[in-house]
Amino acid sequence: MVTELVLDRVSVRFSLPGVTVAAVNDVSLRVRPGECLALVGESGCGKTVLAHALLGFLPGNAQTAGTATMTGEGPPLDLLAASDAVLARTVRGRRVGLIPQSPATHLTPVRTARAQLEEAVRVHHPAETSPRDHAHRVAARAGLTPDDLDRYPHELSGGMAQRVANALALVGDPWLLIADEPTTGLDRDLVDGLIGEFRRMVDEGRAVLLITHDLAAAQRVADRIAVMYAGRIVEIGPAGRVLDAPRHRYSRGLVDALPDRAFTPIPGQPPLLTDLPAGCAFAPRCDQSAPVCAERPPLTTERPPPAGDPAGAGEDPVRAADDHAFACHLPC
Ligand SMILES: Nc1ncnc2c1ncn2[C@@H]1O[C@H](COP(=O)(O)OP(=O)(O)OP(=O)(O)O)[C@@H](O)[C@H]1O
Ligand code: NI
Repeated sequence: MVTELVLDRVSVRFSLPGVTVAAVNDVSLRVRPGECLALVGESGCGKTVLAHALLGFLPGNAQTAGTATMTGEGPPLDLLAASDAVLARTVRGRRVGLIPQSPATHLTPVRTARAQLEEAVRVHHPAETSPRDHAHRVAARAGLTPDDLDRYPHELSGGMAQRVANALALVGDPWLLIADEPTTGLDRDLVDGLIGEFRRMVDEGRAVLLITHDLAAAQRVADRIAVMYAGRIVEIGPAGRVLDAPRHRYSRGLVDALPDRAFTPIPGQPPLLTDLPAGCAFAPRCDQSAPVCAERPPLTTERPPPAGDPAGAGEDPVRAADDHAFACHLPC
């Protein structure tokens, strides 16, 4: 069975005293082998929460809905329903690796980078006769020298901690690498090196989910781009299509904000996730909004349904997301 991860109407809510935060809303998409999918959107739109949901890292006040089904080895596994024990034993670091956002806070403070990396080698490669050499090889791929590994987390700069986190995520050769803002604090050469790692993984038939608010970074490596706004995917499609001919007006705004394009930011602020409008959440910032935008636009594709498929991709959000799809009543 082909290895893939299918998110079908995934939502995440946080209960706080008196309010509910709707952080992720009805996200449907497929992560396919041999591709890098970039998830882009402004700060606070729900990218990290979605990544944490897939790895079972949500806090106790979170509730999820929908399914995130991983197929491949063994029977299909819904990552949202799996127990912590199953996720720890079979998923985290093995089938799904995470480069966490703000990596310094995820390193164990009392152990050197070397101790943490060599332990990860022992866990993921029990037959390895020289965990030390193996750790050096992975470290080199992330831009670290053997000397760097002798430091404790508090002795690492932000960029150095990022490299250690990147190395730790690469050790287990995960099928899917979720990289949450992995280039923070890295200079140009290291960004190039990391992008090379992502391409290598993808060329080997594995997958990368690159989370970034930086569309320019996505442009360099992504095969497909998903644009998130207020917890919802508002556009998804092949990178070239989304960048060169975006259909949603929020995607258009992100593209226009790129330094090599118009370099004009989108005016206004995203809505509060505790008080989302019933219709299009982008309408208050959209210069084309109309009365119809008070109704929620579904994620649809313009491509006609294949012959003999009366339901059509438009009826199935996962299949719509396989194509170039967008959620806008008045697309560009
Ligand atoms: N434990 C929690 N309880 C309540 N709300 C939370 C919790 N964790 C996250 N949120 C809220 O969920 C929303 C989405 O946060 P998230 O960290 O996923 O954003 P993001 O897209 O990753 O942003 P950034 O680009 O800044 O990393 C935010 O409004 C955040 O305040
Ligand atoms: Ni984040």
